[in-house]
Amino acid sequence: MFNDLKERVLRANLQLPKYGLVTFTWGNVSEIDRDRGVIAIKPSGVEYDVMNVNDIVIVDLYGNRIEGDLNPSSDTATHLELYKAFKGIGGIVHTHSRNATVWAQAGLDIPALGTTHADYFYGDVPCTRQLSNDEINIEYEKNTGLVIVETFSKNNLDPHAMPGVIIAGHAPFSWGKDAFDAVHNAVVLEEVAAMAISTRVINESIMINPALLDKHYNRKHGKNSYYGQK
Ligand SMILES: O=C(CO)[C@@H](O)[C@@H](O)COP(=O)(O)O
Repeated sequence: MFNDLKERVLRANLQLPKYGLVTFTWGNVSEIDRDRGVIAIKPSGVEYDVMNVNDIVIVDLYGNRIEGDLNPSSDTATHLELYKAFKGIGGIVHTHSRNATVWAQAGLDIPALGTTHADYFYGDVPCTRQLSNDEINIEYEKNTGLVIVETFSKNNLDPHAMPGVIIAGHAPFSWGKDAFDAVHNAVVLEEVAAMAISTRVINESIMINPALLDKHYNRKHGKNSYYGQK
């Protein structure tokens, strides 16, 4: 019944090993069909090289399994909180890509240092606060979603202008208009995380000129841009 959606989500998940974003099974991609009130998501703990379309799990927006024999990703509740809070997004990716995860483990925002970053992320990619013990012990995955939403709301961030986040002590999430766009943003997030580490080793106080950040972000995403007019 959801074969079209499952096919897309399988293909998007298979892009994670292709782009070197996952080791073993450490990651997941989902896509939402808001009209039908479901998401398709990777099954938990299945190796990418044996995953097939029937393994992709369909859950409703409360996390109930609608189709599929396997358990949905252990991060499903995080994906659901993000879909609920960030209305325009259509796909979500979680990885443990090395350099973005290093920033998450350090508990630091990924600084915007150049135009590669500015073309996609309008400012520093935020790092959430650490979860409390209660938040970890009870409904951990849901609370992971909620702490992302809290970070965006406290910092007045627009999830369309900032399509990614890193979770303190954990790893990155990214999103986009669909599953493939979310994977694209996950690839860029990892690249800019790696560049920021090397840049700060060479020059620990360098910042981007805010005018350059504005120019590059708005050239790609502003009203008159190719994307803005679509
Ligand atoms: O975050 C983690 C582990 O820290 C998980 O995303 C990762 O192992 C993938 O889990 P699933 O196979 O999607 O259940």
